[in-house]
Amino acid sequence: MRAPEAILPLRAEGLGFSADGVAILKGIGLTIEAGRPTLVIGPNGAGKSVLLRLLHRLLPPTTGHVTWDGPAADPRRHQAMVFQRPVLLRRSVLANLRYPLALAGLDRAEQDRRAAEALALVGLAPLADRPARKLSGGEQQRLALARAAALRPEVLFLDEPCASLDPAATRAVEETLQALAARGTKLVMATHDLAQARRLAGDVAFLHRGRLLEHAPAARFFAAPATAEAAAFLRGELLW
Ligand SMILES: Nc1ncnc2c1ncn2[C@@H]1O[C@H](COP(=O)(O)OP(=O)(O)OP(=O)(O)O)[C@@H](O)[C@H]1O
Repeated sequence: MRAPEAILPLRAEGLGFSADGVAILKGIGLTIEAGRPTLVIGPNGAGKSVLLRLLHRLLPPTTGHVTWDGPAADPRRHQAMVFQRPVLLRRSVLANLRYPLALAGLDRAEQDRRAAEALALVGLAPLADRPARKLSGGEQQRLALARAAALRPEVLFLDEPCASLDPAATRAVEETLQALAARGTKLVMATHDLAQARRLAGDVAFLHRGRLLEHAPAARFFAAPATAEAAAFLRGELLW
């Protein structure tokens, strides 16, 4: 059942971003629907990170806008974002989890309940009292995911969350992502890893030189890309 404050679908219309007179993203029209993960792929510098930041309202667009469905006053309260390198407080794992929950106005009992649930989700319960910055890279990223998940966002943006991780740590993060998607969290994730995109995607948004060249169901995109650029990218040829 749709929650009363649900925000999906998100719609980007004519979305563009320029910096120092240089157009980085141009004329993006994209609808993000509830359901399986949306993977944003494309060569280095295509604009994937900028697109996620615009969708999450960390950056103001130069042109166009992002709208959401339903009566929510501020969609950011229903969204969270995980970055390539997690930014953790110089405190314990548990304190890192409690902090945003306290900021969100939850009482201590609810903070503890959600923190315990999130630790179990990512398999970090035994490390709850460790200093967060002493964790391994993979553990830190799982903590960042747990911290975002504890807020129970309807939409979770992820910007290359596995880019610095080895295969085992990547698999642990992907398992958490699958669990979050299965419980109804909408994932919108940028990756340069095509194998990862194939494993996770319900639909694919393909960016090239600041333009959205394709947005299609994953099966169709990978089997029969509609543009020469996407076909070249899938063959491993298109570097820019
Ligand atoms: N705030 C900014 N000011 C100026 N240029 C920017 C800004 N943000 C991004 N850029 C530039 O815009 C382009 C797209 O950057 P972005 O990080 O979105 O690409 P990407 O597709 O995520 O690339 P990668 O796969 O390498 O992470 C790059 O050339 C980048 O240097």
